[in-house]
Amino acid sequence: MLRYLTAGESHGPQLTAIIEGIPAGLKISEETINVDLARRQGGYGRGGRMMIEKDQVQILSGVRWGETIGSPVTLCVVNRDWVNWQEKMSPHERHRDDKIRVTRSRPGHADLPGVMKYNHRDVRNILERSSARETAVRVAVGSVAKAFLGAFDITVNGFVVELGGIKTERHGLSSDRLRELAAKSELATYDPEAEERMKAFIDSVKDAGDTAGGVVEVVVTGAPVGLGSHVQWDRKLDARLTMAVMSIQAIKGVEIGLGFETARRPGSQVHDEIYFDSSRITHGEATGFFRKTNNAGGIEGGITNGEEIVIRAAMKPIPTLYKPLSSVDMLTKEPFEATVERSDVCAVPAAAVVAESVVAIEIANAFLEKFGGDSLAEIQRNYDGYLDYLRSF
Ligand SMILES: Cc1cc2nc3c(=O)[nH]c(=O)nc-3n(C[C@H](O)[C@H](O)[C@H](O)COP(=O)(O)O)c2cc1C
Ligand SMILES: C=C(O[C@@H]1CC(C(=O)O)=C[C@@H](OP(=O)(O)O)[C@H]1O)C(=O)O
Repeated sequence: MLRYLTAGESHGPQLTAIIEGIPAGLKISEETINVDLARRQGGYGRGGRMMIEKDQVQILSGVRWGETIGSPVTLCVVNRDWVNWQEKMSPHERHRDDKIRVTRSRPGHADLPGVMKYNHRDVRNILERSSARETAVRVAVGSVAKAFLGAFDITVNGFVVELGGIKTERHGLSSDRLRELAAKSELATYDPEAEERMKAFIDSVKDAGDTAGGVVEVVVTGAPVGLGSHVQWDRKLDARLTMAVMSIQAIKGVEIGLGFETARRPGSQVHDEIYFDSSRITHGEATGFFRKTNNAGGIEGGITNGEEIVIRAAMKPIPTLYKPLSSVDMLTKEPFEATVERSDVCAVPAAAVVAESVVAIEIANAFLEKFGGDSLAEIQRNYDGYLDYLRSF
């Protein structure tokens, strides 16, 4: 089983993750993880903070000479901005300064429910942890998960599929092409021309002092039939994936395959009919069973069916905008207009990278549950045995 926790505040010294359950013998490097960190940061539409940060991971445990050794893997991403916040974010009581308390809650943030729940009189005690800065280290964890999945030829790629009313569709792109398109750091879509129009839309929203949301899509290729299970609610892979994606800051809707569209169509136009062709096995497929459509998005009954897994998520517009929104001061109860000095205008491209990461973590977890072992070699033996069995099914 794979499990992980993250810790760290947005303007604290660093973000940390401890991952448990990564088998021994997996090659990982800081350089590879840094490529994903840069993709998340480079997303078009991000604000001033990204000028300050240049995220670099440090591997602090669980890896020796480029390979995992089976013990927990600790990853850390330092906050460069920390130098400007050392006293404001200090753990020491001597630095307490009530004059710098934040008492104005921003609509659309965890600020007001957070202070009420935790009995705080300083919104900073909430906003520091609710910030999507935390996603930097989740992307680092996802990068390790992708390295693990890559050893079994499973790829996970995230894209922006809708922004400002501009939509892009996949139209049968190969997994190699998907990887190539997803690697773009500014904005990864299925269609470079749409990308330019999306960027122009982000620019126009910025000029208007407003913010934008959008839809991201994650595609998993190469996952075998049989990950997840129908037998218990918390073992259903669709449920686990949607929870992981919904946990990303500002994600407000998640769907798998046709998702909400299934509710609008008759059954004959939803369910993917089943076919069999034994020659597929001689051509290198794991099974002769196949579908001509993939409306289910690769999961039926909480179990992967061997088709590509497709998950989409809706991101709301960034809640902090230059155009002020009305709010009320927590202490004086006076109304005020929430203004901002620095914020992202649109973080949908970054969210595509984060979604890719959390999906990779869940797929890696389900894979380990089914084929689990303590070393990569042991898992490979288990997987090969399963593939042999599938071919004869
Ligand atoms: C990559 C990323 C960057 C974000 N940047 C900002 C930002 O600059 N300003 C902001 O107000 N919200 C930003 N958000 C969204 C907030 O973190 C989020 O809306 C807030 O924590 C409330 O959580 P909820 O929207 O999930 O309810 C960002 C989200 C993501 C995923
Ligand atoms: C720091 C990151 O994103 C931050 C997410 C965020 C929020 O409220 O979620 C608010 C902004 O932070 P700040 O107020 O410090 O400028 C973003 O920059 C990051 O993604 O690395």
